Amino acid sequence: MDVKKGFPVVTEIPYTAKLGAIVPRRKMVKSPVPTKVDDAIVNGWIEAMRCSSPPRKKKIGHDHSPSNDADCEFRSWQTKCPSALTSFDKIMVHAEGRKIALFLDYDGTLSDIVDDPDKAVMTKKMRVAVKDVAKYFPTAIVSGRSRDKVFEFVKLTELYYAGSHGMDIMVPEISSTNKKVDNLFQPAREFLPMMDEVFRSLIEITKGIEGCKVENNKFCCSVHYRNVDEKDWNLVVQYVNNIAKAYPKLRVTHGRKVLEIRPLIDWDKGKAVEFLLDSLGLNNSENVLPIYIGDDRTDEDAFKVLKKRNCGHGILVSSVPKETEAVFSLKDPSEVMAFLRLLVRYKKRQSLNNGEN
Ligand SMILES: O=P(O)(O)OC[C@H]1O[C@H](O[C@H]2O[C@H](CO)[C@@H](O)[C@H](O)[C@H]2O)[C@H](O)[C@@H](O)[C@@H]1O
Repeated sequence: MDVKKGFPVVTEIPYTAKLGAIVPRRKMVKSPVPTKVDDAIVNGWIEAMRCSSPPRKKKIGHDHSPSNDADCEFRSWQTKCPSALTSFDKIMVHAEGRKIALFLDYDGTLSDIVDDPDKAVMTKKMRVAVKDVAKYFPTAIVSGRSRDKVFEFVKLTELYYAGSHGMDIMVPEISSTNKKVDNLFQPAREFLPMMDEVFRSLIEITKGIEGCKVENNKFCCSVHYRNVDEKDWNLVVQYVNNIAKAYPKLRVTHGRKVLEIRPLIDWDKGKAVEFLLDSLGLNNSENVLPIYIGDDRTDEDAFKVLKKRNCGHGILVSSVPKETEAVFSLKDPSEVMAFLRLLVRYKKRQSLNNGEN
């Protein structure tokens, strides 16, 4: 084991090495040996992984074909979680006399889910839609990606950004000398060296698994298994579990074909939304209506917060029925764009009616 700048780095890990023996760890930390609890964790995770990011719908067949059955199921689910497009007027009734604050997740919400996370670009049309909506409503991006990376995709300076699942928030402020200053909020700042260490270990440990990709999201390491053969998923899970065991101050969460290791702190996208509402002076539920749009499990924390505060609406982006705390749904990013455009049209009409320019 190499020790650079005080952090252990795993140099050679044979792919066939015994799982319990290959955990990269700080010196003096005992090597975790797989236990029955590990087996249960691994099996539970693999089950969850099979359900994550369900396969695209098959579009063949007549009555009772898989596509029709899936459509029926979806329509029935929509009675519980109606489309935000068809419910738009209802949503606007709630917005009457209140300022809308918009929170947008990135992957799967503003960009389509693609095989290569580095290629999840946003279309120009979507960028225009987000830019337009941000002219009328305070708009924040709340993403699992690092703040820098999500900004590289979105490229709009007029928005607020919360990266690493809300653990890296930038709120621009106007200083007493009338200058715009960037205010950073990073509740897991002290974890940075540890996250860096974990990232390097994950890269090393997974390099023999074809298709596995480890992404450094600053306060979160994402291990993508979208392109990993299902027969190798248990390896991904065991490696990630072993690392998590060696770092009790970190925890593992699941996303769409991704396992993520992040600090075990009481902070998530929901807390980030509350923080942004407070920081932007938008915490009065009497006159503010927050709307959060997201597609992933991590977005559920934000939906829960809005539900608990009994203010605002969670909108789940999904083309299949899912358990959710959201109250409305949109099928995919193209419907998200349509919703953003409706918001702009609504605001323009309202301004016209009020005789504003
Ligand atoms: O909170 P988000 O903005 O939705 O970020 C969540 C994760 O999104 C990205 O991964 C997901 O999208 C990829 C591109 O479409 C896809 O290949 C991957 O399977 C999905 O999990 C991103 O790469 C992760 O770092 C984010 O945590």
